[in-house]
Amino acid sequence: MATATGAGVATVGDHAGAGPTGAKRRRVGMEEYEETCCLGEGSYGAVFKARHRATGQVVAIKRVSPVLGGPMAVLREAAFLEACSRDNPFVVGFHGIASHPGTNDICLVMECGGQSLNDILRQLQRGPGDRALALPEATVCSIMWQLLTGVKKMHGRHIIHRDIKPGNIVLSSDHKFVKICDFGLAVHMVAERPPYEGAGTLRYMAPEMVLEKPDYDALVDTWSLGCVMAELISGRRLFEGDNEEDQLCGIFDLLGAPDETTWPWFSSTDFAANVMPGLYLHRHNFLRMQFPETKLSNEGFQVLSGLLTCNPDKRLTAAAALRKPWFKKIFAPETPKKEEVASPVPKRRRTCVA
Ligand SMILES: Nc1ncnc2c1ncn2[C@@H]1O[C@H](COP(=O)(O)OP(=O)(O)OP(=O)(O)O)[C@@H](O)[C@H]1O
Repeated sequence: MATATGAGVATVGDHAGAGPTGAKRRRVGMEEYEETCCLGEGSYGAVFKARHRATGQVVAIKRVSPVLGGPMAVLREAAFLEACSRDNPFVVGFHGIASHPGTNDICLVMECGGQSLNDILRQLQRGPGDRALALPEATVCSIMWQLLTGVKKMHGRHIIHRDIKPGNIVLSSDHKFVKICDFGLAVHMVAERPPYEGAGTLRYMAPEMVLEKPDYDALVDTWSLGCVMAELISGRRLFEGDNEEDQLCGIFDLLGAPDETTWPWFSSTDFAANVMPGLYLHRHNFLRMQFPETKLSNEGFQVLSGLLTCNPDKRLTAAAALRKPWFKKIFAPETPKKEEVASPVPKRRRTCVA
């Protein structure tokens, strides 16, 4: 269990070893930081901006009450963040874990990003009849290249994020890059075998996860990236389901209901056998009508439709999406220089462990 020492310095006791990712966790002393403002609130706690007193380095600290999330959940998230952010400029950097003096909240210290894509999209929100782009196609292409590159690396380490959405993507502090955050629902596909439970945010959830397929895989993340891409282009959320059935109807209304040839596994589901016969669902895919050439080039649409494919066996992987001509036609953006990637904690912080 995580405990605070008299000096407010964290010890992480039994859980300080390797997590499901094999990553070792760093411990930091919370008294070294001064919290400045709240960056956002999630279901398990709040994320604060803080400044390292000695170096001035600005960080983000996710504080979770042991009552709400439990120390194991935060330690697990920390292990995934550490594993995924290593050599990955498109994931927020990991600095360490600590317990908060006084409250005993568990703290995850990480690189501080700027606004989330959700904040930016809400600022750009347009009226229902407006057909203009929310963001220029070149900007969407650059953001998607960064996200797919970050996710490809993550998947190469056998980790699925399971909650990719605009609220979990933040700008880097210099506003040049985007970075994925919130690894609270991540899973390691080798260390943790299926069956997997459904996890994440319904409106960005892949149809196989909504249908409770127990052995879903990393393709659930590329579906979510398709939803993010659609939202960046139109400024509006693509699917707005209020419950599982509603969400599936929204997906099939837009992309056409699957059949035996397009998605064989689907016909074995309870939804296909018992729910679908009572609904009117067409088979036609209307995605191009929603994203006509005035909004998105053919090359861009190839990526969007490849990510938003109901059958995961036919969906684009992150690596395959990156090979599409869209990313060659519209420049491949520069990657951050080494010094722009989150710097690790100053070495002396390691000595703060009680
Ligand atoms: N490293 C960071 N830099 C800047 N902002 C961040 C950072 N991490 C998280 N945030 C902001 O704080 C918000 C809440 O954080 P987070 O998503 O990790 O909490 P959560 O409890 O897991 O939330 P949720 O229930 O939405 O999944 C995010 O939506 C994001 O806007």
